[in-house]
Amino acid sequence: MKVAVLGAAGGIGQALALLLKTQLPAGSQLSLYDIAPVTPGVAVDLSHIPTAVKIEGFSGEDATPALKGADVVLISAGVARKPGMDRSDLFNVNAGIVRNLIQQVADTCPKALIGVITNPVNTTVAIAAEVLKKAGVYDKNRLFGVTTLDIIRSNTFVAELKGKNPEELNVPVVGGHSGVTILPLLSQIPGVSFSEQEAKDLTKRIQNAGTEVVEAKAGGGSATLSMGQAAAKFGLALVRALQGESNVVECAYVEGDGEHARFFSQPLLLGKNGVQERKPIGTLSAFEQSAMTGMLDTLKKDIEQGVDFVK
Ligand SMILES: NC(=O)C1=CN([C@@H]2O[C@H](COP(=O)(O)OP(=O)(O)OC[C@H]3O[C@@H](n4cnc5c(N)ncnc54)[C@H](O)[C@@H]3O)[C@@H](O)[C@H]2O)C=CC1
Ligand SMILES: O=C([O-])CC(=O)C(=O)O
Repeated sequence: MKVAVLGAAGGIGQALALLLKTQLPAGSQLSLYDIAPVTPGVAVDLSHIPTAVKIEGFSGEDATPALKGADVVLISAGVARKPGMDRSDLFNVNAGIVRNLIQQVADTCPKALIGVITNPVNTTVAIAAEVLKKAGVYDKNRLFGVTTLDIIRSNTFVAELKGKNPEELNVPVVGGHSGVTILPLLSQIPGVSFSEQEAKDLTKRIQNAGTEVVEAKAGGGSATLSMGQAAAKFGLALVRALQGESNVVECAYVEGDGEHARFFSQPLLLGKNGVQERKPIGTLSAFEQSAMTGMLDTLKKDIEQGVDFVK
């Protein structure tokens, strides 16, 4: 099993690489790539950790050596937010970076499962899909926008509010990954209930959690360590599914049947070919239903922007 991390010298990339070096199954290969010249050194640093995971690092313009034979590709290359910016403000720089890297994935490891972390995820996943389509290798079951951070934040915040063990919670979060498009389904948590006000306030906190970190870091970037953890959780789930483990279910932003929007985050049963089954999002509360209706225009515009970029 080979996992490639693109953007591996960055805040997320280094945290993710550390977690993968210590948690990938024995015998796996971990391949790091970033334009930053430090990247081979990051790999040498991690290589001294005594696990049976072989690690290599590559830098420069060409990601091909890192991508050769990759089964899973996780992409966090790009710029991060500063206070006062929206995720959509990252489009100008990150759209081109994602287009370029996905083109290299299409050329080198077209069958890999791809997890896009780079923001704005609502749009960069649409860019990735269109680039893969143009290259004739698009499989909607193999391309994911990584929204796992929204789930782990929801688990943490719900546990804090309700005195639960966060590790026993698994809050489904559907929609997209920015502002109003992030919709935690708080009504579906077994054994936990919320007043209308609690549900409203908590939903808002989850939607603004990225901004909470951006402001706290005061110009020093956005979430990197919690995102490293989230990306590792998602990447390891892909690996487990590829290895034939059953009942691997994670939420992610994928192309579905278009019932709500062309791309939509929902619970997915993962298998050897990526998405094995798109699970229904279940019954929504009146509040969630109205939040869902309210988000769709924004989400569809975000997607359209990505499609237009590649046209
Ligand atoms: N999906 C999600 O939930 C989250 C997404 N993000 C996004 O992840 C991205 C990365 O964030 P950080 O790691 O904090 O940023 P960072 O600035 O620490 O790292 C980004 C890395 O990308 C590299 N890079 C830039 N252009 C590249 C290229 N063309 N090819 C290869 N590498 C390139 C840089 O050299 C740098 O090492 C941002 O777009 C951020 O908004 C951040 C948090 C959560
Ligand atoms: O908010 C940001 O810019 C980074 C991000 O996506 C998150 O933390 O959820």
